[in-house]
Amino acid sequence: MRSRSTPIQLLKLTVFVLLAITITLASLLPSKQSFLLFLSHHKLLLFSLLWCKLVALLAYARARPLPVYLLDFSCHKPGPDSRGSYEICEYFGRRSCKHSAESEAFMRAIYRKSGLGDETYAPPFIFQTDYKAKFQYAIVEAEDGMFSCVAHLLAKTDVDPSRITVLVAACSMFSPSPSFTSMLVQRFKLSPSVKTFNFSGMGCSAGTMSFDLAATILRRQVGYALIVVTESTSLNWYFGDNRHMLVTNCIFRAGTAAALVTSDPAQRERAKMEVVRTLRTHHGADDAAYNAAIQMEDEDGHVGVALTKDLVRVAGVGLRNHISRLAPRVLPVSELLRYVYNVARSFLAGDRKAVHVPDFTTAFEHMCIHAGGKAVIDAVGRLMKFEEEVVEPARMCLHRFGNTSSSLVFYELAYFEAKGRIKIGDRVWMLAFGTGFKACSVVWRALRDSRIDPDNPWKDCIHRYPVSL
Ligand SMILES: CC(C)(COP(=O)(O)OP(=O)(O)OC[C@H]1O[C@@H](n2cnc3c(N)ncnc32)[C@H](O)[C@@H]1OP(=O)(O)O)[C@@H](O)C(=O)NCCC(=O)NCCSC(=O)CC(=O)O
Repeated sequence: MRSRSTPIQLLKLTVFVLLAITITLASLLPSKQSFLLFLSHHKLLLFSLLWCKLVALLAYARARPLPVYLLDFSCHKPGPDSRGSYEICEYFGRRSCKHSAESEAFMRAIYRKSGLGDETYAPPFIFQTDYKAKFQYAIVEAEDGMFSCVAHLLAKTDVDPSRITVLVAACSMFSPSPSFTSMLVQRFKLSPSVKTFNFSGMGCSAGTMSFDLAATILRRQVGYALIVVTESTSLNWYFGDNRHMLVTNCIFRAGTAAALVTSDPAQRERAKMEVVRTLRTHHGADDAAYNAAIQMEDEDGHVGVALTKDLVRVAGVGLRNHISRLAPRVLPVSELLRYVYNVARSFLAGDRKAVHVPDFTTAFEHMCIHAGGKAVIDAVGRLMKFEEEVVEPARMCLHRFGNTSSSLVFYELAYFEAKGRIKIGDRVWMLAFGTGFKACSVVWRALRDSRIDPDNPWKDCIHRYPVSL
């Protein structure tokens, strides 16, 4: 902050001094001519002030935040032999003999109501015969996803790995040593000067948060940031009978995405979108929010991620708080005025309970809403008063890929691209929630019309979507 605020303060100071001197002299001296005469007699003062202003202007121009672009992204699509259909998951549950008959019935019921289709992807250990979630399977799951989508991304952007200055890797539930960033540096032979950041335990908002971090760094210096977002379902499959943890087994699935963002102005022509703004809010000070989704041991010592029934309410409260901060920064003035007018009218009519929500479709043409579960999508749609078509991509993503955690918003962006819906100038809102409880937004502006890339994960099924649920 310091490097940016100093030139701005200097600039303000010189402008203020110049203005003050001009006003004082103009009021003291009898005429315009005598004012000009005075200036011509005090050239040194005039030039030194103008010089200060010029220096401050130059320093400000240098410190001004750089635009940050999304050059491209890639989503991993596992092979057909990784398909995690209901039948496969149920068969796996039975073979493992780790769940009671009631738990099996519960999982069946949840699965049927979950909004997941039959084509999501399961982690590799599900297809083994020893029924054990081993470390090596978690590594295979991570490597498969990360290496394949980074390779696709580098190939399609034609960016040499040596140009990458920042690497952010995010995986909430698995944090091996050496870290994911080290695995990526090793595999793609990244430069020794690359700055690496490894997010773990940050939940499903880690993907959007990675953009926030990368953009914060790139706004200050020209560079390239590689963002890799994955989740480890292998070591987090729950083998017990706690219902809150069984829900996790039913909705989380394998998925990974990678994105390349840059502040290199030469890449603007090729870039897909530009970052308009990012916003992170953390609601963990509240006990209910903190405990809504939490990794823990059950009474028999089995570790799992418990999703409480309170999570949907917590997400609603968090979202309300989040949008109250986002709204003034993104909504058009007309919508803000309309919102203030409606609130004031209800207040004056004595209706204190009326809930007004600004119309965010006036700020964004497309929304990638974290599809954390059917009930989460329902809650966001209800709270934001969205038409069904606004939440359609989230529902379709949940149906096709399941909850892949923080990479979900990328799969959703790929859905928009596959449908060719994004046009140049359109604004896209990525909104994700994560354990903690956190909410994170990234607002983009499209720099070109979208098209379906050869590695788009929807490529061979988009004609079937949207499906009716
Ligand atoms: C689980 C659901 C698909 C169930 O669908 P429905 O709501 O239509 O079904 P329902 O209400 O009839 O519930 C069916 C049965 O499941 C039980 N049930 C529902 N949710 C439960 C939960 N979290 N824990 C324990 N039991 C639960 C109900 O009591 C009921 O039991 P009975 O029949 O005995 O009465 C849905 O509620 C849902 O999508 N929930 C949100 C999932 C979630 O938390 N996603 C966020 C993931 S975290 C995330 O994305 C962020 C991150 O990780 O960082």
